[in-house]
Amino acid sequence: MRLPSRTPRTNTFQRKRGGQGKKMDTVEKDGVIDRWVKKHLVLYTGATRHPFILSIRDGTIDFSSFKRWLGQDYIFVREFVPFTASALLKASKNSDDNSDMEVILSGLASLNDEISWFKQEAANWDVPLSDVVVHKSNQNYCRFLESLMLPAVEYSVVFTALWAIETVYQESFSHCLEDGSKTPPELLESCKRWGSEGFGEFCRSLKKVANRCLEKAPDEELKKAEMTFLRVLELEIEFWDMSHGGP
Ligand SMILES: Cc1ncc(CO)c(N)n1
Repeated sequence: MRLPSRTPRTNTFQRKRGGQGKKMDTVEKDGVIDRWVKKHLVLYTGATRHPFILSIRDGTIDFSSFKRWLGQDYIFVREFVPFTASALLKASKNSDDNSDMEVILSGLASLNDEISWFKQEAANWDVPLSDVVVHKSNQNYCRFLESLMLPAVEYSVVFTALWAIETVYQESFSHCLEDGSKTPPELLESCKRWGSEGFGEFCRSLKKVANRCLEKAPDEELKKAEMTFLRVLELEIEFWDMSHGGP
């Protein structure tokens, strides 16, 4: 999703740790999401610091991997649109906060730009989007998105997935823009799409909504949302593996 200006990533998780233990009133209480990120940090780091991303950041990436990612991600994003629309539908029915709808709507608007961007970028890299063969990992991920679109899937679960899906990209691509990274100039535009501060802000809005819903969720729903978070991380890792040319 498009957003201007690149700013080094600030990670709330790190920020909080640094400030802990002093004045109690300045210590933010972790929300459910932060607690899960800490609890599942190995898997989370696996998704946000994958070798594919590290190879962009250190400049060693093979452009054929990037092109594979580009073609596959275009397919994924086309499936992500109806998924986001299903979240919008649930927000309009279930949400007790009107601003949820606006958060999702801004996500949908960016997806509109994103699809045009993919088409342009694919043309620049000579990746024919009309005959991309959908890879197994991508199929699995798209099927998972479909399962989350069912009306019975709770709003908190959907929002947890939405937050996780966007945040993995934000954390990954912002890492390629930090000082000291050697990202090839040809890939900077792609990294800025998800790695920019503006997209980071969007992810923080998603996180706030997810936390608010999860605070009120009954135990069983909370368990489902946590499993969904973990499944997203696994699917993201498999998506990077596929792009990187792995299993
Ligand atoms: C696989 C994947 N995960 C997350 C995003 C973020 O939109 C994306 N474009 N593709």
